[in-house]
Amino acid sequence: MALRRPMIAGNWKMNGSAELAKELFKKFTAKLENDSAEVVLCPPSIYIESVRQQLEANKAQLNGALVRMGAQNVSQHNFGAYTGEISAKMLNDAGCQYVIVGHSERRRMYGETSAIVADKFAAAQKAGLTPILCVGESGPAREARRTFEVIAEELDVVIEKNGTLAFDNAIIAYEPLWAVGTGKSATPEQAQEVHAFIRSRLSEVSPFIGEKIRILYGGSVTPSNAADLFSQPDVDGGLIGGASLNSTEFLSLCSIAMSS
Ligand SMILES: O=C(CO)COP(=O)(O)O
Repeated sequence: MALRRPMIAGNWKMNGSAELAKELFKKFTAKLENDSAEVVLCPPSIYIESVRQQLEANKAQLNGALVRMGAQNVSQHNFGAYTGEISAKMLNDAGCQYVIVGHSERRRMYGETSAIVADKFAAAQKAGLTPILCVGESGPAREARRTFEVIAEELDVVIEKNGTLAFDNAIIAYEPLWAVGTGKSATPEQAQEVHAFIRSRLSEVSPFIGEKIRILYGGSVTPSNAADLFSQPDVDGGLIGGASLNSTEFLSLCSIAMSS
């Protein structure tokens, strides 16, 4: 077993259906044969309950595979007059263990600042969820050699609010904006360089957490580039968008993570 158990998280975004979950589980039960990687499904909130029910119904046939539920977003507030929002406790009640916070699509299209993301991270943990914190630079920022600066800023705001020790119960996903949904993945070397930077930043305060935290790569991961990405020393699996909607591809990514 690797030092850190690899994780494959499927972020369906605003895609998929209850049927997709059925198809996935049909393939999972035939092929997911061990617990050497953790698999997280993050469907749209409205499907969390039905996907979780299918997970329960198929548990006996999953051969020990670790499949868990996650959500794509959470409110930073505990309860109240926030129309359309879902609290961390509600996600926990619905059977989620994980929640994505700070995805670039939410930062960019819904005005989520790093300060809001830090609050969401805190709200998730308070309700017993593990946040999957997304960070990543834009194409122009990379061209201007500002990658580390952007990542450090996004991380530091969360660290300042929550403390480094909060990362004992968190996952980080490095998702360069120029690679998300573009078909142009980061190279394994580019991913490794940023993952090592993130790990060293956390290690400065806590070598234990730096060593332990799982850092996923996200951005145009497919079965054809996953093995090279996941075999990098600081890449602990992937946060998968498009390929999580194809049950054959997603299962294949799970198998690659299990053997990485
Ligand atoms: O945004 C992503 C996962 O959160 C990545 O999306 P793609 O895998 O479609 O590039």
